[in-house]
Parts: sequence; structure tokens; C-alpha cells
Amino acid sequence: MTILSLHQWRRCGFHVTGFYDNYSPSCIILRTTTSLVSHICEKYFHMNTRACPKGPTVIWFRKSLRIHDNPTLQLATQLASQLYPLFILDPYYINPEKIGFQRFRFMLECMKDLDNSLRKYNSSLLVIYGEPVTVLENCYRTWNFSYLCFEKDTDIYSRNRDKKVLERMKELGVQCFLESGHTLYDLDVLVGWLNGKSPPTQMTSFLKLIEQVGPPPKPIEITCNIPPLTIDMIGSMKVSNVPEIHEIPGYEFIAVPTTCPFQGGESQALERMQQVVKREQGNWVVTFSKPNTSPTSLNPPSTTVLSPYIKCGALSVRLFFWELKKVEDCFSVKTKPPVSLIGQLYWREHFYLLGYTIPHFDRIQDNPLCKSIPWEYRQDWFQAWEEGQTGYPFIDAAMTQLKQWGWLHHLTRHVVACFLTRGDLWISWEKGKEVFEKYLIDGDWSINAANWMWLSCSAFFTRYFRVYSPVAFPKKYDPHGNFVRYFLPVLRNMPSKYIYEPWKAPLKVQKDANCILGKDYPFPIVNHEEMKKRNIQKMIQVFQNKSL
Ligand SMILES: Cc1cc2nc3c(=O)[nH]c(=O)nc-3n(C[C@H](O)[C@H](O)[C@H](O)COP(=O)(O)OP(=O)(O)OC[C@H]3O[C@@H](n4cnc5c(N)ncnc54)[C@H](O)[C@@H]3O)c2cc1C
Repeated sequence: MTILSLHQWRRCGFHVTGFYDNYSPSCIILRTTTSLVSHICEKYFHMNTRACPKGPTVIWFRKSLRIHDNPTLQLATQLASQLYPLFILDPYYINPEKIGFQRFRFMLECMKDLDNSLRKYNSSLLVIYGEPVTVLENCYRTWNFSYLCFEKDTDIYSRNRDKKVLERMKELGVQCFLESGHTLYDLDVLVGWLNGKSPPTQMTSFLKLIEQVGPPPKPIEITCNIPPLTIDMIGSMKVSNVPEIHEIPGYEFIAVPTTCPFQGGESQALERMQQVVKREQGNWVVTFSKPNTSPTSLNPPSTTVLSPYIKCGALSVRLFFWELKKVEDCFSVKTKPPVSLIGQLYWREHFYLLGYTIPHFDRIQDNPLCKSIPWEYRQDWFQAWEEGQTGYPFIDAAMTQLKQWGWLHHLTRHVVACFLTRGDLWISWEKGKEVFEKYLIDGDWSINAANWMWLSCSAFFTRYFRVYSPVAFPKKYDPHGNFVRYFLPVLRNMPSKYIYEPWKAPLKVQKDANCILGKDYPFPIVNHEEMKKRNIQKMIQVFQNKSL
């Protein structure tokens, strides 16, 4: 029999209401069902793993592309007589129209780094191309594995895929273990704490929830003892090493210059995190306030740029949280959530919880959180936005950065998202979300959808009269337009006075700058001031619940 402490029960998300003795709990009253208790006991404490004899085990890597603080890897090594580290290249994702070059490159770099780490244990990452259920069935036939371990996923596609995998594995008699390592908390634990209520939609209420739950679990300190992998073990299964991007069907001919300064991988992630926590002896962390960061700083960017690493799981979000906490504990004065760095991780957690609990979170239809706004669509405007050809230099430079780097500062994302939707073009946020999903190296299902809903005033944010100006806004941060000059070399010689409004430059100035409007750089596709006024009127009607 295992006796759980009060703290352990609470970490599981239970409301413990009656408790006689903290040290030897003789009676506890739980406001929940017995099936949930056994579910949590199995899933959270792996009580049944203790009774499991060791057996051949597959660890299916998807997001947590790391060795450190990896609960799934730890569990798999405990269960494994032989361990098969597997990555399945799912054709659903392998499509340059869906997942762009930079995003795929970054993920492959993370996989390569993981493979290098596994090789130190005489193991390696086995890569197989194919539909996951079929691949796992084929692996089962060859390897006859007893256990399959993977990390819980939250987006709709992955949850449906995993349901099918679990059903098939059950039929084959394979025991599956799902762990949580991609969010600060196990999202089922947070759901337990909601006690049947809807998740909070405001950050202040989310912070209250977190206060009740207590701090997230600490990172796992034990170093894993990963069993070796031999050629005999792989048998007749067709596996490959981590491929180069040009070896992937569909990506062979994409010639995108890799000017992105961010390289994927756990080693890079840990190094970057260390630079963050040590920056200015911790002062940078404790004075960090998101609204004060600059969207146009490039070298270095004014925020951490850890999002792509956290997204791929090359960096454990729990490790990052506790490293930040260590720094914060050394200072008496520090910024607080939601503007502090820990606050940023709470935004992420909040959006993950919403994505996990709100139906159809990534679309307008049947999404109870999302206002239905009658967006319109103009192919030529949408294309101009996506291709960085709107004639507004800040928008176009930002969209160029998106394609070349796969990363944008948060406020830059605000400006381009506002421009596409309620600010200027009145095009649905769903279209913009798809473009971000394709190009962002940190493209993350729930966070992306939530932020697009926010910026388009479809959820969370209602101050639709606050519209970003593509001219005045960047001027505040970067009066000489260095950001624009960097990403749009065609405007490199434009005088600062016209850098955000080149169409106002006299012809002589355009000639001197080697940039003729309408020839070398487009005229603006819309008049921002007019569109802003028109769209605010539309928004007033939407918010007054009138049809347009
Ligand atoms: C329209 C739009 C779409 C977005 N899409 C994504 C996306 O697909 N993936 C993504 O990770 N972020 C997304 N964001 C949120 C945010 O812009 C990025 O997380 C942030 O800019 C990443 O840079 P950083 O790592 O330097 O952030 P920092 O400011 O250093 O923050 C540290 C970490 O906190 C998290 N974080 C920060 N801001 C947010 C936020 N607003 N929401 C949720 N988590 C946050 C990230 O994991 C980030 O790495 C989007 C924002 C907007 C406006």
C-alpha cells in the first residue's frame, strides 16, 4: 500500500477537505470520483509501473526533444529491458505548404542534437516515415515491445491521433504510459482544480488558480541511465538517421537563405537559458517587464527567444521556471506576473489550459470563446500581407523577418496581426494563424490561436478602438528605421523622414535612394487611417450585436 502525503494529493489536483493527521493520513475526504482517483494514481504516480516487469519499451519522442527533465524518458528507462527511442515523421505535417522550411529545419536540428546525446549512451534516435498507427503496428511486429511511453499532447490533431494509437496498442496488448512534461503543470491536474467549473479566461483569475495549486513540480534531477541500442535489436525494421532537410520529400528544392540566427537543439537551449538567467547578474531577469521590451531590437533581441526551444521541448519549461525562481529569490525587488518572465510562462500555461478545455479552440465555428465577426476576404490583400508587399515598410519588414528568421518579437506579432484583421484588411484571424503556424519556429497550436483571437478582438481583449499604426508605432522604438533597413534592403537608403512612409518621398529623394515607388517598392495597398476608421465602426456594430 502506498500512502500519499497531503501535498501529493494536492499536487494531483484534489481538494482535500478532511484530514486527521498530516503524517499518517487515516481519513481523507476527496470531492471526486473513485475512478478519477485510480486514474490519477496510475497516470500521475505510476503506481502500476512498480508492478510491471521490465520489458522491451518504445519511447515515442514528439515534443520533448531533450534528455534533461524528461519524465517520459525517465519512466521509459525504468520500464525498459531494451529501449527503442523513436521519432515518427508523420506525413500529416510533412508538407511545405503547412510547415515551412525554417520551422522544419529547427525541429530537425533539435532531433539531431537529441540523437547526439543518445549516442553518448550507445543509443540513437530511430526515425521512421509514415502514419503513426501503422508505423507503431509495424514496430510491434518486429520488436514485440511491451510498453509504449509518450508525452501527452494537447492539440486536436494529436489528441485524435493518440486516441487511435491507444486503441490499437490495447488490441495488441501493449501497455501505454502517458506523461506530462510540456507544460508547467499536468493539465489534467489543473482541470481537477477547476472542480467542474469552466477555465478562467482572464489572466487575473488564472493567477488566482495558480496560487491555489501552488508551484509547479520541480525538474527531475536524476540522470537517466539509457539502455544501449544494438543493430540486432532493430532487426528488419526500416529506420533511418535524422535526415537533412533537403532529404525530406517536398523540401528538396526549397532554396531559402538560412539567415535565421537561431539553431535548434537541447544544447543550444540550455546555453541560451543560462545566458538569460546570468544576464547582468540576474538584474535583467528581475527587472524584465514585457511591455517595456522593444520590437525592433535585433542584436540582441529584447526578449529571451526561448520560445522555439520550449515549443520543441528542447528546453523544459519547468526547468526554466525554477531557474528564474532561483534568480528572483535572490532579489527583494522584482517585476511580477503577468509582466515578469515567470508571468510570460503563465501566459503560456493559461493558453494551453484553454486550448485543452475549450472545444474547437483553433477556429471560429463552434468555439464558445470566440466572437463571430463577419470577416471578409480579398486574395490580393492577403497575398500582399503574407508576401510582405503591403507598401507599409514596418509590416513588410516584419513579414520578411517571419520568413527569414521564423521568429518575431511579441509586439511585432501584434502589429501584423492587427493589420491583417481589425486594423486594416478585415481578413479573418484564422487565415493569419495558418501563416504563423507555417513559418514560426515556435508555432504552437494553443498559443497561436489564443493570441490571434486576442489581437483580432475575437476573445479576451475588447478595446477595438486601440489600433496599431504601422507608421507611428515603430517610429517610437526605431526612429531611423534600422529594423526596416535590415529586412528590406530596397529601402536601405531611404532618408529616416520617409522610412515608414516612402510614398511621401519626392521623386528626387526616391531616385537618390535608388527606390522608386511602384517600381522597386509598392505603394500602400490601403489607406491606413481610412481603413482604421471604417473598421472601428464595424467593430462597434459587432460589439453592439448588430449585423453588418
Ligand atoms: C498573433 C500572435 C501569435 C503568437 N503565436 C505564438 C506561437 O505560435 N508560439 C509561441 O510560443 N508564442 C506565440 N505568441 C506569443 C509570443 O509572441 C511569443 O511567445 C514570444 O514572442 C516568444 O518570444 P520570447 O521567447 O523571446 O518570449 P519571452 O518574452 O522571453 O517569454 C518567455 C516565454 O514565455 C512564453 N510566452 C511569452 N509571451 C507569451 C504569450 N503572449 N503567450 C503565450 N506564451 C508566451 C514563451 O514560451 C516564451 O518563450 C504569439 C503572439 C501573437 C501576438
